[in-house]
Amino acid sequence: MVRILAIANQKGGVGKTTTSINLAASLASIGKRVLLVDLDPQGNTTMGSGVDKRLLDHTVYQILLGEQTIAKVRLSTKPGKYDLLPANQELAGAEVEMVSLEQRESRLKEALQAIQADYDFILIDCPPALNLLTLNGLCAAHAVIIPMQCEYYALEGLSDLVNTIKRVRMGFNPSIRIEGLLRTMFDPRNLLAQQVSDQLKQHFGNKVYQTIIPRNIRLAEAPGFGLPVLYHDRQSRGARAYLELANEILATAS
Ligand SMILES: Nc1ncnc2c1ncn2[C@@H]1O[C@H](COP(=O)(O)OP(=O)(O)OP(=O)(O)O)[C@@H](O)[C@H]1O
Repeated sequence: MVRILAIANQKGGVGKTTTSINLAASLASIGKRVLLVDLDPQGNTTMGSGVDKRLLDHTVYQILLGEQTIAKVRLSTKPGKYDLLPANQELAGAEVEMVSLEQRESRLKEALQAIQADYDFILIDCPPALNLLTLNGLCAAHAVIIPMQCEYYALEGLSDLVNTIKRVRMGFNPSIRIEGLLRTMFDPRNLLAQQVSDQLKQHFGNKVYQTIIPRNIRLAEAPGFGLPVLYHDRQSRGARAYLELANEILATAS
């Protein structure tokens, strides 16, 4: 059975893209069949997967508008060994254009049904907003991974996201749940990071992944080469942390 995981946090710059690319590559390196969906008009997940967003014939935008099938749009990424539904700036228009369409929240979910048997995991990188694109990600997913930086306002933003997930559960996707909260860019020498991390564990208990993603320069560099960190510097702390996360996710029942 495929596991469909949305990677979401409406706060910007918390590590959604970094987590999407490197979790996809780590799961693929363990032998899992992975599709990564870029739902962010910034197209950073696309670029970081080694695909030039300026040279695309088809993107996820056309899937959401019903103009293309996934089979036509998906690409296989060479370095990462996973498939990708790419995105670029064009996707920013989808928000407005989907408003008049029927079942606009479940366009992605409907489209994925045709190909989900091809994969063990489908990861959906959501944009930094609680908008219709993110809603499509949450409607299509079985569960949500929430990357977060352990800093002062982190918990405040989290309650908006948790409320949105609750609304999605009541409205469109009754079985959606939080898969896990992932501490990213973690610096153990930072006292505030430790305190926020402790609060997270108090509030969310075992929903907080044991794996912690450290702040690591190799993770920040790798997208510039269009590579997951695993193929940029396999021995780096960042590469090892995302492999550990992949194994932690595999060890939990779906
Ligand atoms: N563990 C890490 N160590 C060092 N740098 C990191 C780490 N994780 C992410 N970064 C860097 O931090 C920045 C933001 O990360 P990323 O793009 O993954 O966040 P995001 O949540 O996807 O952002 P957005 O909300 O804009 O989509 C990027 O420059 C990325 O390279």
